[in-house]
Amino acid sequence: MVENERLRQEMRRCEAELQELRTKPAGPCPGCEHSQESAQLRDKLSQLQLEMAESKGMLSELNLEVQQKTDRLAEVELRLKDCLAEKAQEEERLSRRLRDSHETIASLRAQSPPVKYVIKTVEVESSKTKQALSESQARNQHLQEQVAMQRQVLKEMEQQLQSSHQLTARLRAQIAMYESELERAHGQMLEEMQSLEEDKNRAIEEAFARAQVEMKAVHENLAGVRTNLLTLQPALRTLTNDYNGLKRQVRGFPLLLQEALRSVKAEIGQAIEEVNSNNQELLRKYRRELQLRKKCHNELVRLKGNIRVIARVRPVTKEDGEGPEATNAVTFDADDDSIIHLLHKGKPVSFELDKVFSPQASQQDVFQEVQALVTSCIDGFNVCIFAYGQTGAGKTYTMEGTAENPGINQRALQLLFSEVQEKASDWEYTITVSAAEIYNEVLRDLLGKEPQEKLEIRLCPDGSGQLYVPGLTEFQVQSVDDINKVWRREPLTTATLL
Ligand SMILES: Nc1ncnc2c1ncn2[C@@H]1O[C@H](COP(=O)(O)OP(=O)(O)OP(=O)(O)O)[C@@H](O)[C@H]1O
Repeated sequence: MVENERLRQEMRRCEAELQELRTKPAGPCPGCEHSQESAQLRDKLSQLQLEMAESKGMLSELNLEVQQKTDRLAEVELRLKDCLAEKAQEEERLSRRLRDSHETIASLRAQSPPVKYVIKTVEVESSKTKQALSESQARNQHLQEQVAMQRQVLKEMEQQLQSSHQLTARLRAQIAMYESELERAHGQMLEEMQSLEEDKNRAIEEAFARAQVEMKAVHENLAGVRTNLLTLQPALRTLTNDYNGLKRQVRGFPLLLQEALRSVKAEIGQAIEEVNSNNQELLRKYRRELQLRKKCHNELVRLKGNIRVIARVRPVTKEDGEGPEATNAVTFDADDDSIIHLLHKGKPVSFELDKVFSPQASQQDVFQEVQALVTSCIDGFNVCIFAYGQTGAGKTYTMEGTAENPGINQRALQLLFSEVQEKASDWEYTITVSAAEIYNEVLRDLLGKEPQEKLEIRLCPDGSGQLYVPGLTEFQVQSVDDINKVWRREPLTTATLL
């Protein structure tokens, strides 16, 4: 118990030391290279504390166990003492009784000769004496029985004493075992305490050494920081001056901004004016260009005529017959491509036209001759190209052509859409398609739902002098493909029926 108390005191002292170490300012400066090491040490310390707490728990458990065992031992000792006292009393009592019995026997033995004598005498003397003798014999018998009984009791007492001795020996062995167990537990506890003490001391030493190293590093860092502070002070002064200067500038910034905004506004206004004047200039140039183009068109019309007649002679076919009569029916002037010679009823007749194409002329050659008119159409002039001739003369071939070799219509449309595409960024064009037939003085809508319905040609009410056909079906188209669909009466995806 004394040892336990001593250990407890030792433990309390260690805890106090630990607390003191914990409160010591050993924390590293932030960012110091030893901070990690210190954290590890702290972790280890807390681990050791945990272990110590566990050991303390174990120690208190052991203490409790020892206490319990000591109590039990004291109890057993008490019981043993009681047993011994009881046994001593019993022994005392038995020995007293034995002594009494011996004394009684001795006194009885001492008394027997006179009794015998008396008996002998009484035998002789009287029946009264005989009776006294038999009584004495009975008493003697009784006393002998008592002696035997006492002997039996004594034997039992001796057996009890022996068993008490055995119990005592057993209890002593148990006490010895408890004592050895106690001693072993005590030794174990001492060993654990020793190892804990060693661990604690080691941890404290290590922590102390680390703390010293960290303190040293902190001192060094502090010295470095002080030096830096000294060098930074002039820079700080410069920065403060700069900051003050900037503050002054910022205070004046709204005025500067207003001024800048005013000048920028003026510049923008000027730029807008310049752009406006440029626009005016461009508009003026455009109008001049338009005039020029009109003039060119007029010149074209003047030079080539408002109405131009072009002849195209197709190659000779089987239907035309064979031989020189067929091949020489039409001849050309090698020097003038506007002259054509014909044989009419065997007589040569010559005609002068705007242009004559021989059978060798390609579709492209023919289109080239009229393509300027397509451009005029985009510029806003009304243009009409139509083919005239007898059956089989080649009107369809020239105007429509074939899929592989298209004629004027397809090529004109291609050109029209490509020109419109080119000008799409500056101009917005709307192209519509309509088709009408005049046959025997009757006007019919070829794309309408009622092709047999008769239509009329009227003057535009806007006074422009233009003609129009009320109710004529019109399709808005975006491409040549759309126009071809209109011809084939296929539904349009992007075009609109007007
Ligand atoms: N320049 C040409 N080169 C080759 N073949 C041609 C040429 N012109 C016409 N033909 C051919 O002559 C034939 C008759 O031409 P096409 O059908 O164009 O005549 P058309 O004037 O339209 O006749 P219709 O008035 O009866 O419709 C066609 O087979 C066509 O291919």
